[in-house]
Amino acid sequence: MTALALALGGVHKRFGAVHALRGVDLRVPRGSVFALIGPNGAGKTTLFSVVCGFLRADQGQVSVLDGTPEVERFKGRLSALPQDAVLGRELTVREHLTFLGRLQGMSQETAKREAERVLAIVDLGELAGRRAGTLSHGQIKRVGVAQAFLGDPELILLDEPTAGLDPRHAHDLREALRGHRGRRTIVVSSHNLQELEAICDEAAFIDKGQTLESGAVSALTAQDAEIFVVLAAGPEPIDVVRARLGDARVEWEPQPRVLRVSFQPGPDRAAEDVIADVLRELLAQGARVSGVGKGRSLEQRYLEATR
Ligand SMILES: Nc1ncnc2c1ncn2[C@@H]1O[C@H](COP(=O)(O)OP(=O)(O)OP(=O)(O)O)[C@@H](O)[C@H]1O
Repeated sequence: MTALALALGGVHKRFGAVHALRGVDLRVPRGSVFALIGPNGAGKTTLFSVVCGFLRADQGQVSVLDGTPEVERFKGRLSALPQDAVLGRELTVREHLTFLGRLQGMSQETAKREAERVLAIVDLGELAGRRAGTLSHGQIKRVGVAQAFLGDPELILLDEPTAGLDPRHAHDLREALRGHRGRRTIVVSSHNLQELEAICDEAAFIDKGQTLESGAVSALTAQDAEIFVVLAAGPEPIDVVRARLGDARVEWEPQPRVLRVSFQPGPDRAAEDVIADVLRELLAQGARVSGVGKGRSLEQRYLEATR
């Protein structure tokens, strides 16, 4: 049985007349980098707040690190980057992080060392002596991310961690998150699905306070059961491919000229075998292939799931 960092079942949360969570289910394996995906107002931030113990669920089961969500119990074990992190304006970045380390129960010495370690994760060493009030929006965001890594917690919740970051720092943060795979559990909410596809092992689509789909990213994107071929202008021998593949479903999207094949995978039928069969037929018919791949993008799957 997979060990879980988070297990939510049938969770409801209302804010007066607004029913923000309507029976949400979530199972986050320990050591995974998990994507929480959903449109504006889907309930992601509310879910994070329930997991952290900032809000109490009205109904349903919530197990976080094998217990109930209580802020006291999580000290040093769970951290969260809120969507709009706010820092004290007068402290320097280093003082701010050291102070938070002390609040977690670290000695002054350890807290200082830990502050330097997490500043390096977000490449903020140079700005450690700057007062927080003088930082740019993206720099504040990076301090927030550094803060979330303070004390190396078991479970880290990041609400839109790369929003507002420049391309290089967004890239470096993605690499850092990937580096935590298998060692720490990280739940990331973001609207950048390409980014989530690149760094996450598992994902859940949330909409209107409910889980629509969840599972391994490779399964959600059908990496083992679907392939596609992009054709340049020229012959479109779709019927020949259809006849050759028999039981597989062959679809043709004339714009942007993509041939999709969904098939039942088996021991002798991996995606690579189907790609070989399809390419053989297409090339024999004079088609001009300009791209080949497996599965669908997470973005396509999200658009289908939330239609
Ligand atoms: N304190 C509150 N009082 C009343 N309604 C709230 C409160 N917090 C959230 N809501 C409502 O609950 C629903 C879910 O909001 P939530 O912030 O969790 O969505 P989200 O998925 O994080 O959205 P986004 O992607 O825009 O950040 C929305 O309809 C929102 O207006």
